[in-house]
Amino acid sequence: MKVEKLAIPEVVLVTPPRFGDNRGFFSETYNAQRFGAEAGITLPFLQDNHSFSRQRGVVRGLHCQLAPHEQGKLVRCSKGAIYDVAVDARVGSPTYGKWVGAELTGDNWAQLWVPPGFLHGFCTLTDDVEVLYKCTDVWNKDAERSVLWNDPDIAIDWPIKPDEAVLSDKDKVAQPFSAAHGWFSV
Ligand SMILES: Cc1cn([C@H]2C[C@H](O)[C@@H](COP(=O)(O)OP(=O)(O)O[C@H]3O[C@H](C)C(=O)[C@H](O)[C@H]3O)O2)c(=O)[nH]c1=O
Repeated sequence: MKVEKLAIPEVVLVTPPRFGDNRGFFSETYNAQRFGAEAGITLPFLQDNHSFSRQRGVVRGLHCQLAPHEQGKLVRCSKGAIYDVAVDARVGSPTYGKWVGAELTGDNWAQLWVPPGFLHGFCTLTDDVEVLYKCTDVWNKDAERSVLWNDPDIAIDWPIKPDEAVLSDKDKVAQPFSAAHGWFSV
């Protein structure tokens, strides 16, 4: 299994093997022992999510849940392609306010580990995108927060133009990153 540390060391890009044969392929997309021993992803997962986005340019995020309902997320794209982003929102972290991104596709089979204390979001790079992700805590609507996807203080270098973005009503009125100060700490 390939494991790559990114510019923020706690965010990890993991690519499990995919075994092809004349029928198609098989892949262990998650294995607690292996992901723990090889990638340091040891938190238990309590919820699996699956989202479908029908067109390129859909932006979902930047989202998190406040403590004590914060979620770590192990994100993968089984069909199409996304640019997946994690933003460090932990006060006291040397990478506070910094972001890292990775292209996750049904072809490269890569997964991004977004630890608790990070904002998470992605934009779709193709039509008909399926994103599946494991969460370390269950959904808590009251604890949910949204930060503006293109907040200038974070300045994420998204691979889509602002006028291409397809947002939910909730994400259209998301908060500035400055409002997130104090949500999490190291
Ligand atoms: C997150 C969530 C939502 N819902 C319901 C609530 C709404 O009726 C509907 C769509 O929710 P929302 O518009 O928040 O979905 P996304 O914009 O894809 O939100 C997700 O986007 C980014 C990428 C994330 O990291 C989070 O997991 C999550 O916030 O699903 C549930 O029933 N359970 C859930 O865990």
